[in-house]
Amino acid sequence: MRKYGVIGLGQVGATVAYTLVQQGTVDELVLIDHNEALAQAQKIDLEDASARLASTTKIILNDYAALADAEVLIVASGNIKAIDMTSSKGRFGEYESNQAIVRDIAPKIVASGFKGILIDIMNPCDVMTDYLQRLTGFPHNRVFGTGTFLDTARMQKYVGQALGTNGKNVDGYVYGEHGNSQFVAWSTVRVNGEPIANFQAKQNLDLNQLEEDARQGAFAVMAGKGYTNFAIATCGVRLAEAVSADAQLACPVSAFDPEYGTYVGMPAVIGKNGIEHLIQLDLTTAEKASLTASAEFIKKNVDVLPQPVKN
Ligand SMILES: NC(=O)c1ccc[n+]([C@@H]2O[C@H](COP(=O)([O-])OP(=O)(O)OC[C@H]3O[C@@H](n4cnc5c(N)ncnc54)[C@H](O)[C@@H]3O)[C@@H](O)[C@H]2O)c1
Repeated sequence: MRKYGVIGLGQVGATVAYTLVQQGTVDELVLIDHNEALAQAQKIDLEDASARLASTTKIILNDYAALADAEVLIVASGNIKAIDMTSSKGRFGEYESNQAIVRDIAPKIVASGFKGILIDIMNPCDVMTDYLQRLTGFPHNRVFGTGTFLDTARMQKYVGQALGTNGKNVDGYVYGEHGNSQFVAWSTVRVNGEPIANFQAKQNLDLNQLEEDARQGAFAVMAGKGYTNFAIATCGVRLAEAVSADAQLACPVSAFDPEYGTYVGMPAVIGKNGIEHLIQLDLTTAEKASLTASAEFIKKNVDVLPQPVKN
């Protein structure tokens, strides 16, 4: 029996839930949202699809206790309307609302007896992932965030478009914060196996512009619909499935790095234990400095939050 939970049933959580039900990924799905009417509506809508689907998913609503034997919990709560696209605060528009959400949900998750892997999507992603780990007290490997998994997908798309190839043929990683201080570690990027530097010389690639396109990718979507959902839900589900399948999938996520004492976007291997291990690549001096600066920015914003009381 495969069972996941999703907290937050707005645009992102609903799309995660729909994907899981539509694919038949899980037998049971625990859906939680403090907006009772919305939660009920999402459940009914998903159940209405049931007769047309090959698989059947049992939906359990607003019952934290049901998380006790869930394999994966995806946190997609938040308040997307708090992000003002014209403000330089970016995803930190949700900093106040979402730290309060962490303080609300973390004790409930712990009390449920949840023993699985917690994947945070909620923004600002690295800060909230770190805060969720601190307030749940779960081991670092059992808590991680989607981090730069989506930003890396955007980078792959833009580089692929610039070079007339499928983004799937682009390897490499966006590191750092899922936010303004992220950067593309170009030393890691290869296209059809060739280092990006080879194409840069031949085809006059503007790497700064490609990096900025990836960084601003969310806002290109939000400008039209006020939220993003398909790509991030795809990322969240892919990571959850990597846990279930013990896939040992190498991908960039927001993982705890003891060197920085916080969560930050970097490549890691995902398996049944969540973060199996970090992938330490030989970054250039400039890339290493950018990662340090990004991690320090994240840690500073977690350290000032109310911390768990030590017994
Ligand atoms: N990491 C990424 O790459 C990425 C991408 C897209 C969105 N996001 C983030 O995901 C989050 C969700 O986005 P959205 O567009 O679905 O937002 P939304 O505002 O549409 O939905 C958030 C949902 O969370 C629920 N909620 C709020 N507080 C709660 C609580 N204490 N307990 C249970 N439920 C609670 C709300 O009722 C709402 O239904 C946001 O923080 C958003 O910024 C992250």
